[in-house]
Amino acid sequence: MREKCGVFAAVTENAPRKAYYALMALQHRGQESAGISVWKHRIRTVSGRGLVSEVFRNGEIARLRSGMAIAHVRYSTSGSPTETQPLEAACCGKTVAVAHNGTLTNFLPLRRHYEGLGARFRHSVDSELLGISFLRHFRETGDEFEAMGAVFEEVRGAYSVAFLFDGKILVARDPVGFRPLSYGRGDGHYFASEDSALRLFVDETRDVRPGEVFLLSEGEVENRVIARERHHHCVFEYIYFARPDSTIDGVNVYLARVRMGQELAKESPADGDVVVAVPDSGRAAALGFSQVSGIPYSEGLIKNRYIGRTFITPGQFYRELKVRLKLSPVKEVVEGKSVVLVDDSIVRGTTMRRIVAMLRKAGARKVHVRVASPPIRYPCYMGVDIPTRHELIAAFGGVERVRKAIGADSLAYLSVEGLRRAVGMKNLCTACLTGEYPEWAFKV
Ligand SMILES: O=P(O)(O)OC[C@H]1O[C@H](OP(=O)(O)OP(=O)(O)O)[C@H](O)[C@@H]1O
Ligand SMILES: NC(=O)CC[C@H](N)C(=O)O
Ligand code: SF4
Ligand SMILES: [Mg+2]
Repeated sequence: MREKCGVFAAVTENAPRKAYYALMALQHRGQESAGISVWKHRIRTVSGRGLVSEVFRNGEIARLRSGMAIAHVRYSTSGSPTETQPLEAACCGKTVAVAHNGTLTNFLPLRRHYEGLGARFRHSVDSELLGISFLRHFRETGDEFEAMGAVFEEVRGAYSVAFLFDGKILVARDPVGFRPLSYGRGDGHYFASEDSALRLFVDETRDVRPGEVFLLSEGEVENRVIARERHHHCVFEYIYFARPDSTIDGVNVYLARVRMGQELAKESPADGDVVVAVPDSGRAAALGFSQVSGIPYSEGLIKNRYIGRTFITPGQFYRELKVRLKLSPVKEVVEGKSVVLVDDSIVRGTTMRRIVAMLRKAGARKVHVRVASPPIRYPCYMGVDIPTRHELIAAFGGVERVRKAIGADSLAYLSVEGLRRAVGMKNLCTACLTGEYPEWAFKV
């Protein structure tokens, strides 16, 4: 599973520079490209492929002076991975810059519909449709809130989105609230996919409500909830995607992960001498498992944090080498021990299979694998790039088949009920685990 995009918007002094720092805090959500758009009598965008530090390294920020900016880090889920955001959409004599996190489920039929009406799409990315639909409805209604209401009616799927146009910024979260989006007010108005990025600038933050729209111009802000649906927050934000120091829809990510580990220890105890986490994302759950089971937690695996995303891995030999370079066991911690190995999730099983073998080689007597989320069996259509079903190790066959494939002495996953208890929220999307997709995302 790959990261999802990060979105930022602000109306404040030095908005582009703040956007740059916010993008750094959101870098974990997308590493393919980064971009910032500002308003200076017209839209001006600087964007490029690579990490934030690679895209903005030649003083571009100093040249982008403005009191308003929207920004994006991208992990593509639609269209070409070489495109960048914010992207510009044009329709009805106007242009809007769009920064979007999510995926639109009815993109293709709607694109055809708009092309039939004479709209010209310049990008391959679904996000452009949000801009075209908004501009079209804005021309009809002359009111930004009404126009966004029409977008909510028309465009299905997941979208936390920021628009920049005509010296204004509009920020909206889809009526179901799949993707996170936070708002903070201080010396200006700030929005970001995760509140951990906002806390660079403000102390108080809150979630943008599903179906809520903000309209900002210099000195003015107006917000309204204009659509209501049953909420379905993406449970994978809590399991794996978001930063542990983020709080999404009132639930802190780190604490939710600890509770996932605690629930897992209650449901599926293991006979072990030491609890070891798969770093980085498995740490909080391993701690929770240790707390409830009473088995001591130890750092038995060390992660090399300098392995970049551009690490090229042709052929099996180098792929194996990469895993060994990325993670290595602490022999003294695992030798002769029955190890309870905890990770947040198993997707293809590549990581787990190699780690189990690695621990055995380092002298572990037994390896009991405990996974702090249920098996991933179904694709996501709401913005998370889950491999095709035949690549998902748990998609077909039961837990025993997975245990054999990864070579563990025992294997257990957290139940869907245990996961819900751990997050402590009723309205969660769990479609990739259960195959039950939220209706709104597909209703046309
Ligand atoms: O079954 P697989 O296809 O191998 O993928 C699953 C692994 O990938 C993720 O971690 P990742 O390596 O992205 O690193 P992180 O935990 O440090 O974020 C996840 O936490 C699992 O460890
Ligand atoms: N990861 C995302 O949220 C992707 C946003 C958009 N669908 C794109 O492909 O650029
Ligand atoms: S299907 Fe899974 S990854 Fe996709 S939105 Fe739902 S919970 Fe998140
Ligand atoms: Mg991991």
